[in-house]
Amino acid sequence: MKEKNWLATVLSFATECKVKMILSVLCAVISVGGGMVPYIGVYQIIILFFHGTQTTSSILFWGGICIGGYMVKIVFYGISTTLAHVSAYSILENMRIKIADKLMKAPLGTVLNQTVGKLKSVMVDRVETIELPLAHMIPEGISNLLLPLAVFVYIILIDWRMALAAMVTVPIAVVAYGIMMKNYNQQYAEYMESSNYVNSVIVEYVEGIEVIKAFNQSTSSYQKFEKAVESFKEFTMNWFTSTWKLMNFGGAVLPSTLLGTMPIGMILYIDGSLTIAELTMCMILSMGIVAPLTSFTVFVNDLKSIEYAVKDANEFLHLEELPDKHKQVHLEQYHIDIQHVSFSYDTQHTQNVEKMENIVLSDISLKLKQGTISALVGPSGGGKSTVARLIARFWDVGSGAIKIGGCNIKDIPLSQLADIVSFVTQDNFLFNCSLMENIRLGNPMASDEEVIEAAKAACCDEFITALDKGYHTNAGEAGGRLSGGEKQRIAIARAILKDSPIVILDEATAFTDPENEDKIQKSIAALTKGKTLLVIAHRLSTIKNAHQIIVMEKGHIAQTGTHEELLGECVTYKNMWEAHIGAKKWAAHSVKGERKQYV
Ligand SMILES: Nc1ncnc2c1ncn2[C@@H]1O[C@H](COP(=O)(O)OP(=O)(O)OP(=O)(O)O)[C@@H](O)[C@H]1O
Repeated sequence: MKEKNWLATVLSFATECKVKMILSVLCAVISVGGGMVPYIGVYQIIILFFHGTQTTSSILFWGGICIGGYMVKIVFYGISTTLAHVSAYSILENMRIKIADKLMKAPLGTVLNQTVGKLKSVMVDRVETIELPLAHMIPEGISNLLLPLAVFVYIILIDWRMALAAMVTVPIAVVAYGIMMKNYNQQYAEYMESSNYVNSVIVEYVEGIEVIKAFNQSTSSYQKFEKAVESFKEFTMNWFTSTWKLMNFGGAVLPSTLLGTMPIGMILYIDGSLTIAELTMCMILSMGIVAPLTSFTVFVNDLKSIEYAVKDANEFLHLEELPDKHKQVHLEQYHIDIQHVSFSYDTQHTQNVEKMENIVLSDISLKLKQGTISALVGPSGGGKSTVARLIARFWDVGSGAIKIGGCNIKDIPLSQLADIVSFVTQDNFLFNCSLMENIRLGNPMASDEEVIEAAKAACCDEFITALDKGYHTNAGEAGGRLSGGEKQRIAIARAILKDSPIVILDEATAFTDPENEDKIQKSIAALTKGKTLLVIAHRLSTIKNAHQIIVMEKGHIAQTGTHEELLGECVTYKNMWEAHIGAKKWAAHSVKGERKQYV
């Protein structure tokens, strides 16, 4: 899809506030008109004085006109600014909502591949940079452009030669600004690159502070941070010093319109073609003509910052959405059929296996019967998590199909699929609300009693009630005090409450330590009773009794069978089992007591 230019993108978010924007422009124009009135009034007063016909009433009259005009200027400028701000914030709001909406509709995997720092930077900071210029461009931009134009026309009406004389400094300033702006686009691009780099280093430094401290890397990490900040400062200083002479020269010369109007005006006056009133007025007007243009140059920078912010936002605005269906599917069975699935993260749109690059899954076929337990095991990087993610449709399969109850998951609406499948991983995110609400996320309609029931089943009740505010403890406050295993059990309680017919546990027992393993096993048993369960586990003892164990290696299924069958037939599994038992015996020296398996 061809990307829209930045202005079209911004305007596409302005549909709701179009009328306000038009009114803002109109008010800005009226304000400029009002701003012209004092000039006319002053001119009339000058004429009165030079003709010797001034009277108190005529001066008061024109003085009143000047004040009236000025009031119109101020009032309409205020209205224009207010409308422009309202419009700018509405554009910002629409943009953020659209990005959030895209993140919901894009393949989850694509979203998870983005760093939090980048998402935050685009949705909060970059989008915010649009507001200021957008809100000020209409009222100030129009005033700064139209007012000098109107004044220029007014001088032409008095004497066109004086109008040209007022412009004498413009070509000089244009040359100075032209030289200054010669490499502007390239410099701005480098500035943005440098700014993005320093941002990413700062985010990395803050996000990774735990690892930095744990590995005593504070000195080297701080140096990297310091270097990035330093080089950004150097870049901006160099850019500034390379332009400030020309910028100041242009800024000084441009408003010095008297350089032209004074000598030319004198000649014309001596010549008799200009009256003293006209000469005085032209000089006053010419002084006000160029200053607004100077401030207009600031908008060049602002326009660039909008262009870059929109460019960054576009990256998310154009994320490809997962095709979704809206008609609910009636499913009677919840068995899973994986049929000849091949997949590559790098070439997700290719259905032709031969054209796929870096294939992660190659022609995988599997049947997970309803109400049974299947376990995926195998060496790291073999593709186990990828299979699980494809069932939950984090991504779409490359070739082949995944069916639930005989229906291709592409034909099941994403929201229905999310209801059918519970996906529990080791990343157990807790939202910044009470633990009660965190568990209720599994089923927003659940009563407090049902939430507590689920928490009890997941063996959470004991540690939650021990907290000062119990279930009403904020997860943010509690987060620091909860162990990995406790957070895991909260995630399991959520899934219990959700009560979906298919449960996928991806390394969900990774945080299990000998002391709470028993509790986690119990909570998982409660979660998975009678469900179609797929478990990915490195701890083979926990999946020993699964109905089928699938050994995956390098994107292929090496062997499928029960624990006993695989021990006899599959070398990889046998080796893994022996390694696991060895590790377990070693661990058993430190922890006594029997451990249960959840299958
Ligand atoms: N988001 C991703 N983008 C690109 N490649 C990925 C992504 N996630 C995984 N991979 C790659 O896909 C391959 C399979 O990864 P996957 O996580 O499915 O393996 P796994 O068997 O679950 O490994 P582990 O047991 O270590 O979790 C690996 O080579 C991995 O580098």
